[in-house]
Order: sequence, then C-alpha cells, then structure tokens
Amino acid sequence: MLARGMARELLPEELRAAVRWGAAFVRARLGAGDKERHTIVIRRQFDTGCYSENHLFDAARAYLATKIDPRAMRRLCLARSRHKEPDGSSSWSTLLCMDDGGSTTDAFEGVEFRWTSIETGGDDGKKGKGHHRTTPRETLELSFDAEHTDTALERYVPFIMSTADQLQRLDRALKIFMNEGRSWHGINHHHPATFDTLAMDSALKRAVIDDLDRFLKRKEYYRRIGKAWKRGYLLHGPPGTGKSSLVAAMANYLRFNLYDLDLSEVRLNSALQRLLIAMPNKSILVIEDIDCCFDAKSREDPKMLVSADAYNSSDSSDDDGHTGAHKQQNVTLSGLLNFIDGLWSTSGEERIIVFTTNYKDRLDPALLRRGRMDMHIYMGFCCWEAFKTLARNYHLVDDHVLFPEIQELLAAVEVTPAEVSEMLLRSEDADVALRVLTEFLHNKRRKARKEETQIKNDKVEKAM
Ligand SMILES: Nc1ncnc2c1ncn2[C@@H]1O[C@H](COP(=O)(O)OP(=O)(O)OP(=O)(O)O)[C@@H](O)[C@H]1O
Repeated sequence: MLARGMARELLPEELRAAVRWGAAFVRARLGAGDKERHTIVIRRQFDTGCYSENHLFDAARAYLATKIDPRAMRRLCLARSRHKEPDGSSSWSTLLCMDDGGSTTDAFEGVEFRWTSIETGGDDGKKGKGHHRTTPRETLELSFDAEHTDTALERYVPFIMSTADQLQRLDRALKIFMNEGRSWHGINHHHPATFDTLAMDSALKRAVIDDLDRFLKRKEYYRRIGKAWKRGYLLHGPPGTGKSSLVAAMANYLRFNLYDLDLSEVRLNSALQRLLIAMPNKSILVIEDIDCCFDAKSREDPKMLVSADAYNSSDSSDDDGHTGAHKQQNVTLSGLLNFIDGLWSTSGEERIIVFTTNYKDRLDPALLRRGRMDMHIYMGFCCWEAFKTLARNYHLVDDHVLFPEIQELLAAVEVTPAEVSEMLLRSEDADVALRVLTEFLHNKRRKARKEETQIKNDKVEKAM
C-alpha cells in the first residue's frame, strides 16, 4: 500500500499506464500456456497441381518484411533482386526476411499472431555421384490462440494478401500504355506530378483525393448495389492549367497504370472493344480532348450511334471490318459510353476513366448527363493559392517581397499555371525568377488593357 501510494505521488499517469499494460502483458504471456494454440502452415511450394507456387507464402513474406525489426533479430536474410523493364531500364528491390528458426509477433485487431520461419530437408552438404541436390522446404508457420481461428482465416490472411498486393504496386514502376493498332504498348511512366506539387484550389484538391479514397474503399458497396466498380472524371479548363498533370498525380497517388487511348487510331467498335477488354484492373483510362474525338455528323445522326446490343452481337467480328453490317460502324461517343458502361460492368473492376477537354461547352450532352462522369473538375487559371504551390515547388519559397505585387497581378490577369511555371523556371535564383514573372504579368496586364481599349473603340466606331 505504501509503495502504491508513493507511486501515485511520484510517477506520472503515462508511466503508471505503461506499468499496468506491462503487468497485463506478462500475465497474458504466463497464462498463454494454458490456452490451446492453432497453427497455419504456409508452404512455399507444393509438389504438384496449381498450388505448386504458393502466392500466400510470397505475400506473407513481403508483409512480414515490413514488420520485422532488424535490431531485434539475431539472424536475418537479405535478398536483392534486379527487374529488367521492357524499355531496357532496370530497378532494384530489397527483401528482408527471417532465417530458418526466426520468429516475430504481429498484432491484428487486438489478437497476437506469432510467425515462425522453418526450413526442412534440403541438401545437407553431401556431394558425390548419384547424389541429387535438393532444395530445402521453406515454410512459414502462423500460430495463435484457437479462439481466434476465424479472425486469422477470415480477416488476417485476406488483410495480408491485400497489404502485399499494395506493397507490390508501390514497388513496381508505373507504366503508361498507348494504343497501337489493336493492342496496348507500354513504357515506364515517370511523371513527377503529385497532389503536393499540383497547383490548384486546395478545397477542390482535397475533394478529388477524398473521392479517390472513397472509391478505393467501396468494393463491397459497388458489388451490393450491382454497379461496375469504376469512377469517371471529366477534367475541363483552358490549355496549360494542369489537366494532364492531374491525371499523372492520380496515377501516382493510386499507383495505377495509365492507358492513354488515342481514338483517332481506333476505327471500329470491335477494335475499341478489344482494347477496353485488354485493360487490367487497377488502371486509368484517359481520353484527352474528348471534344475533338467525335465529328458532329456522328453526333447528329442517331443511326450512327452504336447501341450496347450492337456491340454485344459483334463478338465474332474481325478488326478489319470486312464483313457484316455493324462491323463497319465507326467509333462513336455513344458506342464508347456503351462499352464502358456495359463491358466494364461484366469484366474487371477498380477502374478509372478520365476525359479531358479544353471546351466543356462543346461536349456532347450524352457525356454531361447526370451519372455519366461522376465528378467534373475545373482546372482554372493560376490563382494566388496555386501560385504559392508553384513558388514552393520550384524555389522552396513561402514568402518574398514581390509576393504582394504578384498577388495583385494574378487577380487582374488570366495566366495559366503552365505560363507561371515557365517563368519560374527561367532562373534558379528565386529573386531573378520572381522578377521575371512579375515583369511577365505586368506585360500581360498592359496587353489585356490595350485589347480592352481597342474593343471599346471598335464599338464606338461601329455605333457612329
Ligand atoms: N495546375 C498545375 N500545377 C502544377 N503544374 C502545372 C499546372 N498546370 C500546368 N502545370 C505545368 O505546365 C505543364 C503543362 O501542363 P498540363 O499539360 O498538365 O496542362 P493541360 O491542362 O493538360 O494542358 P492541355 O490542355 O494543353 O493538354 C505541366 O507539365 C506543368 O509543368
């Protein structure tokens, strides 16, 4: 009682809570021996059948690499591997894993899981005639209190699979694919744009990020309501306001590959269908300048619009379109939208489609109809907030004596973030670059005023 009283007096609450937790932990460990334990054995390979390569083993090992504390382990395995990309570049990855006999503990939903790495069999060093070299059987053992078997099988193992999947996506280089003929050709995508570097209204930026996050979490929701797990974004605004940069930022944020569809390369619906079907899950389809992709004729003539039935019945068509009436149909906006709504509902999931345009007012109403594109995002001229992002990106400056003048000028002239970026890049010296920008903005304002006066004079002349 005396010791307790003194502890209450002398020790802060945080420390007392830590002592309480430690005591509970020791009690739980001492009592653990009484409880029945279950073990899941995850072998690296099975001798035969479709499980000869066990992906769960790779997933668990990749997951555990993020959990292992190298300082707490006496023995560790370290592996480094080089991946060659189709474009000739290569990337390295490092794997940290437990050696034979190593073990570690992980907590999930308040349950403690113990992982142990075990190797059995294998070559014991004997060499000689007739001796076949055998590789050891690698196994990961997952043990836990029997009462948590459901948690282990129904939630922990799927969690490990999805975490490993995410890690793999983070690890691999992103790609951008372009359509050439009937297929996609990819190269590595190194666009540096991220949401941090993107100059745009911060509330809008937050709304886009939240929308993407919500989309990723809604697999079950989309399944329940019977809708394809896809999301459409229409990016509109003048040239040089960051529409392509936003697409790149989305790809980098989600770690999804980009599929940049050039519709002028696709003549027939059957070819379009083939390309769309070939797109894997977790990818972004981009169609730039969608207002330029379809001619007015196809919009006006309802007979040219392709229905979902038309493409469903064109399964057997060849891409050259030599036979069959509907095979001759050119790609139309309606056809494209039908494909996206129809095909993507039945094949694949977790896909994003982005249309960009400089002229939203020229778009076909079919595209603007409610429910077509889930989010319309306006990328506008460079506002003060956007400028501050660019100044920080390019020169790491948050404040400068020229800032008030620049703020006033930005409120008076229409200048794109691309133009501002170009001025900021003119010099590595922030003072020089900001002076160049200020001069550029003054010139723009002078020009705009001159044009205004000219228009006024023209009107007066016409009226006389
Ligand atoms: N909002 C922005 N944030 C950051 N950088 C931008 C932004 N807008 C433009 N830039 C800069 O200008 C360059 C061109 O911009 P981008 O291609 O993204 O514009 P765009 O709206 O897609 O233009 P276009 O309609 O002509 O395709 C980018 O590479 C980037 O350096």
